[in-house]
Parts: sequence; C-alpha cells; structure tokens
Amino acid sequence: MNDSERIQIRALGRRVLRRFAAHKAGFALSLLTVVVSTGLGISGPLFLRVIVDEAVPQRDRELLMWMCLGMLAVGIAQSGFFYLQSRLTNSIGLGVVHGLRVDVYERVQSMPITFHAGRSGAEVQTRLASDIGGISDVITFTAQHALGAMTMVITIGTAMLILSWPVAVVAIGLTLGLVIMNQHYAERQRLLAVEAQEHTSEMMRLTGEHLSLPGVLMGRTLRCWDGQRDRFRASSSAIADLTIRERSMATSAESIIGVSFAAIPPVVYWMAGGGFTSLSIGTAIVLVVLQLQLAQPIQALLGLSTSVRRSLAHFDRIFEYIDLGPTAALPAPRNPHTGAQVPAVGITLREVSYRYPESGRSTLRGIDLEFPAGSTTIIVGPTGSGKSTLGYLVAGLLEPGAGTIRVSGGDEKPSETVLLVPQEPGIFNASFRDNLLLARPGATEAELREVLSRLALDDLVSSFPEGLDTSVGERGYQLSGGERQRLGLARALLSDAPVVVLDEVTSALDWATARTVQAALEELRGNRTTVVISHRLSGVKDTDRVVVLAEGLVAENGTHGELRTTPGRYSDLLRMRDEDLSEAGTTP
Ligand SMILES: Nc1ncnc2c1ncn2[C@@H]1O[C@H](COP(=O)(O)OP(=O)(O)OP(=O)(O)O)[C@@H](O)[C@H]1O
Repeated sequence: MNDSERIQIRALGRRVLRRFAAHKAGFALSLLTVVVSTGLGISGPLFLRVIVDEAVPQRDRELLMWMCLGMLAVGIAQSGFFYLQSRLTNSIGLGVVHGLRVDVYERVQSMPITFHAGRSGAEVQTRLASDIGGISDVITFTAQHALGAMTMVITIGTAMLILSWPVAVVAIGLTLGLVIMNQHYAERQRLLAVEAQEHTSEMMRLTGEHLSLPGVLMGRTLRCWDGQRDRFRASSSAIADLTIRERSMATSAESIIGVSFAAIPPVVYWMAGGGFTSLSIGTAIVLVVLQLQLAQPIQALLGLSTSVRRSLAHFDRIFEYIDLGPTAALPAPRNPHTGAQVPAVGITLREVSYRYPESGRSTLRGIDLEFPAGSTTIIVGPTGSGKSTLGYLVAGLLEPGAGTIRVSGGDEKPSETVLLVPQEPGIFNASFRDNLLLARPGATEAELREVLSRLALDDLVSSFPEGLDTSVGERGYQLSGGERQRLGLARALLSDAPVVVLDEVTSALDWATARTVQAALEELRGNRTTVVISHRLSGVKDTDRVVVLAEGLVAENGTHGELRTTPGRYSDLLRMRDEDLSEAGTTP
C-alpha cells in the first residue's frame, strides 16, 4: 500500500465513521458482542484439554460431565451472541448504506439542469446500484470482522504462548509471512477490480443506451445493431476475463495460506512426541485446534484488507457525487390541495445573459423582457437562437449569469411560480391517473376526465379496459408522441402555476389536433401568464405579444398585430409559414 492510498483510506475511514455516529450505542453494543463471543470461542478447546488430559484418563465421570456441559453452554451462548451481533451489524451497516444512497440521490436531484444535460441516467444508476452495492459489505462488516478477528488472534495467540511458546512462535512467524505474501496478491487483485469496475460502468451505460426504445430504434433503422452487440460483447467479455483473473489470484493466495496452515498439525504432533519439546496429548490437541481456529481470523483480516482496497474505487465514485456542488435551490414543495385559484403574476427580465458552463460563448445576451400578468407571449426565432434556454431561465431552472429575473405581483421565486412544459414531457411508467395527479394531487376523478376530454385524450383513455388506471409504459412509450405531449399539457391544465412556459408542445400534433389543443390552451390561459415557444405559429391573436430571438438577442418585440405588418423577421416567418401551408393545402 503506498502513502497516497494510506492517506485516502484514512480520510475515507473518518468520513465513513462519522456516518456511524448516529448509531453510537448500537455500534458499541455490537462490538461488545463480538469480543464476548470471540472470547467464548477459545474456551471450548480448553474444556477439551481437561477432558483429554484428566477426565478420560482418570475416569472422572463428574469432571467429564461438567466439562461436557461447559462445552455445550459455551456453544449455546456463542450462537446467541452471534445472532444478536448479526442483527445489530446488519441494521447499523445497512442503515449507513441507506444514508449514503439517499445522499447520492438527493445530491443528484438538486444539481443544476446543466449537470443532467451532460450525463446519462445510466451513469447515476450505476453509482446507486453497483457502487453502493460494492461497498455495502465493507461498511456493514468491516469494523465487526476486524475487531472479532483481532480479538481472536490476540486471545488464541496468548493461549498458544501459555500452552507452548515454541509452537506459538512458529505459528506467529508463519502469520507474518502470510501477511507479506497476501499484500502482494491483494494489490494485484485491487488493480484488476478497478479495471473490472470501469468495464461494468461502461456495460451498464451501453445497456441503458442500446436497450431503451430510442437505442433499439436507432440500432434497427441505422442497421448498426451488430456494432452495438459487438461493443456490449467486448465489454462483457472484458469483465468476465478480469473477474476470472482476479478470482484466480484470490484462490492462489487462499491455497498457499491453506497449505501453510496444513503444515502446522504435523509440526505440533512431532513436537508433542518429543521431537523438540514434549507436550501432553491434551495440550497437543488443543494447540492443533487453536491453530486451526487461528487460520480463520488471519484469513479474515487478510481478506478485509483486500476488500477495503477493492472498495476504494467504489467509495471514490460515491463521494464524488456526494461532494458535487454547487446545487440548485429546489422550489418549496407544492401544497397538494391548491389548484383552483391562480393568482395573476408577471415576469420581468432585466439585462439577462446566460452562458452554458461547457460553452465558449453566451447563448443569451442582455435580454430585457416583460411578460405582464395574464399576457400571452410567443417566442420565435431560428433553431439554436436560445428559445428553450430563455424558457429554462424564465422557469427558474437555470440561474442567469448576469441580470435579474423577478416575479411581479408575488414574493415567490420563478421556480415556484412558473411551470415549464417541455417538448418531451416527463411521462413516468405509471398509470394515466398517477401521471396526472403529479400536477394536482388532490384532483377528483371528474376533474381528471374533464381535462382529458379538453385535450381530446378521453377516447384514448376509455379504449383501454383499465381506463385511467392503464399504465402508459416506460417513459410513456406506449403512447404516440402527440399523446405524450397532450398528457404533458393536461398536467399544465391541472396545475395551479400562474405562469406557464410551453416549449414546442404542439410540434408532434397534426393541424386538426393542434387546433383542439389550441382551444384547450385558450382556456388554460385564463388569467395565467403564458409564454409559448413555437415554430408553428398557429392560433396567434393580434393582441398576443411576440418576441423574435436571433443569435441570443431580442431582434423584435411587439404584438402580433404590429409585427405582422412591419417588414422584418417575424413577417418573413409568417410569409414562409403561409407559403408552406398553401403548398400543403392547409390553413393555419
Ligand atoms: N447543456 C448545454 N450545454 C451547452 N450548450 C448548450 C446546452 N443546451 C443548449 N446549448 C446551446 O445553446 C444554444 C441555444 O440552444 P436552445 O436549445 O436554447 O435553442 P433553441 O432556440 O431552443 O433551438 P431549437 O429551436 O432548435 O429548439 C445552442 O447553440 C445549443 O447548442
């Protein structure tokens, strides 16, 4: 073990121990049971010695009976302590593991949106499942096993020294040799484990990407499924290969340790026979039994150092997430029983600029905009001009790099006032009902049905035998893109957010459905402030406000009535839309 590893293990040890602080009393009790049951463990052979050396040769029945009863009582007491110890160890250790898991989840959940944009869900899953799984045993059993094993080594070593120091010296010398040899194997095992863990993460990432619906579709339509399969195969085969090498390494170490321990009984018997020092038969048997008992804690201690070192890579990956920062302030949870009264509030942006952390240039620059309470604003502009980024900023999902975003008419923050409906709404693998209730947990059956009917989803829902309780499948993939978008809009209709940002929410709808949805959106507006990011430009009214973004700047800003008759970007957009529609024989 090198210096940096030692420092790393110490620092990790301190962090992990702090997590046991909440379970101090239980932890101390569990360690006490370990010491007591270990102490009891070595008294068995001492009873045996009296039986062999005194009770049997002297035919002393009473002594024999007491010694046998003593052995039995020790066995029963040991089992009781073992049960208690195992209950305590598991509940404390798994409590600490649970705490780590929740910390990772909470930290990732509160990271800024930009963190999630640059990461696959599979990566977070790997940390929660594979890495936490990898440290679970180390956290649960290390302290107890280490203490138990050390107590056994000390007590057995002392007993052997008292019984016969030459045999004890041989056993201790052998132990030191084994420790040195084991270090060598453990280091090689650790390197193989780190490599295997990297391949496991890669394999889980590939599985998440390739075996999700988009991945399967890509594999089939681009006909690259064989390449996908090859990459998976290579990753899986590397894991198998590394694991075989790692296990062979462990088995070699165990075999050498086993052979070394097997050599001791003949030595003891040779000594007992007068080869070096003469021992009674009982002492010789007890020494052999104790030596066999010594093998187990020594192997446990050697195994512990290996598993602690192997778990370092897992610990690193877990604490890397727990130490992530800075986090975004999460909005206060919604009151489940509101939903009827929507207050009128507006949003004001002053000199707002934003640059993504990984980007070399600002996506938005010096944006001055007013979204008055109850108004409807359409945001248009070429692709990549910053429309969605503006939507994220208004919804408080991104913090502006410069400038301010304020809610007028209320003390709340944008993140507590604004609901963003993205183009691909987050539909969960749950029923229609559960997906809708996320927006208003207290909504009645009648309210849910009314919303579905307004968005022309009622026929779809009724076509399933289980109606509202039908599961919509992983990410809503049992629904069409347009149905998913309408389900997202249904949530917006149910929510009590006074400001709603709709980001391309009708892009997957045909014109006829888009009109139905448009009518529902008219009702959604009410006295809500609505910001609509749209390429489609359907159903825009003269009084609606229009903001044209170009290269991160506000290029035009006025009402639809004003801008449509003024030569400029917006009137050009309307002209292009009308030409497209007349070619397709449709009217906006
Ligand atoms: N997470 C991110 N990290 C770095 N750059 C990003 C990120 N998200 C978006 N961008 C960049 O910011 C710019 C604006 O993106 P945005 O999605 O806001 O544009 P948009 O106008 O909504 O485009 P579209 O009409 O295609 O949806 C683009 O150049 C995009 O590449």
